[in-house]
Amino acid sequence: MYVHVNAAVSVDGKLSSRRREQVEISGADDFDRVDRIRAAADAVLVGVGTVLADDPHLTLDEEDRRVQRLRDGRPGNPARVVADSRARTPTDARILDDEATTYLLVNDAADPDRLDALRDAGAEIVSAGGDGSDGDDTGSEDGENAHAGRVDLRAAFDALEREGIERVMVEGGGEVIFSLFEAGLVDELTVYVGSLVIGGRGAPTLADGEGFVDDFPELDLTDVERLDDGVQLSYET
Ligand SMILES: NC(=O)C1=CN([C@@H]2O[C@H](COP(=O)(O)OP(=O)(O)OC[C@H]3O[C@@H](n4cnc5c(N)ncnc54)[C@H](O)[C@@H]3O)[C@@H](O)[C@H]2O)C=CC1
Ligand SMILES: Nc1nc(O)c(N)c(N[C@@H]2O[C@H](COP(=O)(O)O)[C@@H](O)[C@H]2O)n1
Repeated sequence: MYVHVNAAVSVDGKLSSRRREQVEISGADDFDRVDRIRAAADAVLVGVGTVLADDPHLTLDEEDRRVQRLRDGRPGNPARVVADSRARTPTDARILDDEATTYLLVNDAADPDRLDALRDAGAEIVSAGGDGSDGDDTGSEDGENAHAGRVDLRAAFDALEREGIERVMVEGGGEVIFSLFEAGLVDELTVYVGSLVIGGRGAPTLADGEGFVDDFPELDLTDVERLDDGVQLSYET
């Protein structure tokens, strides 16, 4: 699986405010760039925290790009994928409409009734590891139990590859992005740095999780570009 992580952050590295509501960090040029990356991907992945906070749609904005994908024999929109251990995606979430296939990556102990309701709402369920908890409240200072119940992203990617998904774009949020770096699954990172300060120790950052204390993932800076009122940074791992 080729994994391209993309996000927009404030100059202090925040993905949104402490209220976890969507903040307009970038502008039209960046959203067009995001649309191009989506168009090149087989699937767009987010964590359930992003679904609950933003209710994103994750489809292509530009009709021309959808038409080109169809001409190439691909689905008009990339598939949508949510890392959602406990199946918390609301059944009326925008990602469950019929504009693209939507996979929910759940852990083995997600409530079967909840899974049936989500299947009825249009989701494809992929069971991918975990022990029944979500891992949200189990992290300790040294990381003990910090992964409890989290979707095993490597196993999930293997399952998605069996569905023909070979290139995934990850749009966030900070918990999922950290897990991907921790698992060594990131191939490419693009970050738009907007010219604003959000602040707040509880506001989500590009990579949250437990954080690294050593063996920090190092990146190769491949490009720097001025875009909208900010800067676009491109990295490879
Ligand atoms: N500025 C930007 O580009 C973006 C900003 N955001 C913002 O990020 C915030 C949401 O981010 P987060 O709260 O960090 O949530 P998240 O979107 O990273 O989802 C985290 C949740 O995913 C589930 N999960 C399942 N398996 C997991 C695994 N292996 N690793 C990590 N999580 C796993 C857990 O329930 C966990 O609580 C919102 O405020 C949203 O607005 C989100 C996407 C893009
Ligand atoms: N690239 C970018 N710039 C910003 O300023 C943002 N606030 C975000 N947020 C993410 O964009 C996605 C919106 O998806 P839809 O337009 O609903 O398809 C979602 O993942 C936001 O968290 N991104």
